[in-house]
Amino acid sequence: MAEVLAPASSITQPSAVPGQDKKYVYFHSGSEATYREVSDKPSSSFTSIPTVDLADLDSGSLETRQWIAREISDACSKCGFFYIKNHGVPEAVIQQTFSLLRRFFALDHDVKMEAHVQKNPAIRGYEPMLETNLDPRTKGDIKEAFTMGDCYLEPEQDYTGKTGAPGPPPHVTQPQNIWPSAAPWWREGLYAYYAHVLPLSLKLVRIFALGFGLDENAFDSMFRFPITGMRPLHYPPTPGASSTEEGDVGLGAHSDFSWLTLVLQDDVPALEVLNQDGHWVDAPPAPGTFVCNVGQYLERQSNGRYPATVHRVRNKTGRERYSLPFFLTPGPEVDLEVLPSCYDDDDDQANPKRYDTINVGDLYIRRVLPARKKHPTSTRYRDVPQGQWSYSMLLS
Ligand SMILES: O=C(O)CCC(=O)C(=O)O
Ligand SMILES: [Fe+2]
Repeated sequence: MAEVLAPASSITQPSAVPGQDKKYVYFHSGSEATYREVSDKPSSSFTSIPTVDLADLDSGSLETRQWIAREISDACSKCGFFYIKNHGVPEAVIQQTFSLLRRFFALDHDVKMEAHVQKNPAIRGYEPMLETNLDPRTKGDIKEAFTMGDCYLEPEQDYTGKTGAPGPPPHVTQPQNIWPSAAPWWREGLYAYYAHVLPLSLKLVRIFALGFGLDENAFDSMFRFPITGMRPLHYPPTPGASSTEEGDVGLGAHSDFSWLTLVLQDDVPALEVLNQDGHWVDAPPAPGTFVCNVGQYLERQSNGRYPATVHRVRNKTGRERYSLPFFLTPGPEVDLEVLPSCYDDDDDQANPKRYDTINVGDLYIRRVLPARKKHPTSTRYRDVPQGQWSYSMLLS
């Protein structure tokens, strides 16, 4: 999921490095603000985002599925981003979902605030305009959002059916999601979309396994009951977005704190992706597609072969923009290891292993709480050393 709200003072200033005449872009990745130099030469990195056709995703031919896997693997290595088309989510479902988003964000402020993110320990719910600030040089992210995700208790998600567990984990005392009572159609409508996007993302997990030269089901156990986040977004027009790098921003530059993200965007262009040379590349809407991108967990598992590419949203169009990212992350119980095929074990250290094995839930809590310093779950555990934090802090 998008993060992280480091204070402006934590940004490494360009003056701290040689070449002060150079241009830099700033972004958040991991839990720190950092920067990248902008090359003034024509870009040698990607300048557009490839599209992968999933029409044959369910083909009975392993070779055909491996072909798709190779295309995705190439796109992830080069860009960390790709579009998918012919993904199987019906157009009617997508149109209904955008109508739902417009209807929800048009509700009275008070109705939405009943489900404010501060009222839920798992940091789910409604976030009004300017509540996050991914780029601390700006006044805040000019967007409103609502987050829901995996939940052990909500019947729509069938935790026991999917996992075979006799019941939810004993320490779970309340649903991880929060919903506005005056709009029952919101929960219903979001779950109608969730029922399509979650299975699609799990099919992609299998294709990714193939892309690493593994059995198709090699990652299945990581995603038995994954951490998910679905985050409808509304970006009003921000005419000040075009003037300077530091102008208004819908969502400041960041890399995603997920394994894989699938974004449904409406027809208003605003998403921009940072290439290796520090140039912003547009990711405009393309009818019938999702934009997919690698998140920090997959970057780690692939030893950096697939980068969690930095991106941002600037709505310069004069129109309202709606989008719907879906974030997929392995289950919190999973220990995430770098894939052996992604590093060399020999002595020359040309491609060494860059990351230790880490528990998914441990990394999650260490990223999420510092990003939400004012949230009640963060303040509640303010005096507990980070080494003692656990994922279960989000659950009760
Ligand atoms: O709105 C979009 O197109 C992208 C949103 C995004 O990057 C995020 O929520 O992490
Ligand atoms: Fe993102």
